[in-house]
Amino acid sequence: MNRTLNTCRRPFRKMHGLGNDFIIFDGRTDQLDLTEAQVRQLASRNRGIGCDQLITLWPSETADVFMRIQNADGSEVAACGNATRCVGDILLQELGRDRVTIETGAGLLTACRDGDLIRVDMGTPLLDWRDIPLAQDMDTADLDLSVGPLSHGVAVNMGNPHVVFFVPDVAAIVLETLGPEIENHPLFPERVNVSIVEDRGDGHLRHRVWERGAGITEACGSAACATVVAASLRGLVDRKAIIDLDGGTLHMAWDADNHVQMTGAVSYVYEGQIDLGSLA
Ligand SMILES: N[C@@H](CCC[C@H](N)C(=O)O)C(=O)O
Repeated sequence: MNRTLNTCRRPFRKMHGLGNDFIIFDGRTDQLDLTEAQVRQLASRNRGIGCDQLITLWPSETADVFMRIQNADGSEVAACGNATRCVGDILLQELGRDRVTIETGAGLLTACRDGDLIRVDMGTPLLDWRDIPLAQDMDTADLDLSVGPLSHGVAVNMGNPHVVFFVPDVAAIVLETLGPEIENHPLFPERVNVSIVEDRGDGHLRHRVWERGAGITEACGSAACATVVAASLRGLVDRKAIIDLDGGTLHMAWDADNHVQMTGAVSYVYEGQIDLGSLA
């Protein structure tokens, strides 16, 4: 692999999955290892390019690519469902195959086409309190936690930690203040992504999300995975759901092999170049 200093012009793609937006760098040939400070600057919508997550593609020994995921606050995370669909689409085009594999910190994921949409096998949900992780032994299907109007949450780990609260009306919840309070609650030692979900019947769930390390986003794929699991455990859906997020719709299935399948759109925004040497 060529070793290239982070002081050169680097091409990037701007993409989004239902409005959850990404800067994607290809570091497969020319190594790229962005620091937290560099990510924060690039992700800033005032000082940089702007994104919810920054994705760097690296070579993988076990898959078609390794996908490194960094939140807008610079923190590194193991899972990002919407970015997995975007990277899946890049690889499906590039390799001309009908199935590609993507290694993440959460494990090996697969992506394929489903008509105009991309389907990703997001793997197995973890439900033990130690795996979320929670700070103490607790029933993850009915958390002993109340914050304002939110209570009886369901905790699910999809490679990253999620808590899902079912509410009568998502529009009545002030996620801007409750989201950060729950994200940083001592019950969640690694912080948590916060979903609020309204059951609209017929398998439709209206979903809004506060993402760990990024704040309110228009969609969060791994949160949609956690939501179909949580709604199934509550008996609201039968392991399938149509999840309506602020940015669009995801079709979810928690299959018989205990894997969560997520299907949805990806969008290319533009391609650009950035001089990484110009970053503070
Ligand atoms: N937008 C992502 C999730 C990104 C990571 C998350 N904020 C975390 O910190 O775990 C998705 O589509 O899943």
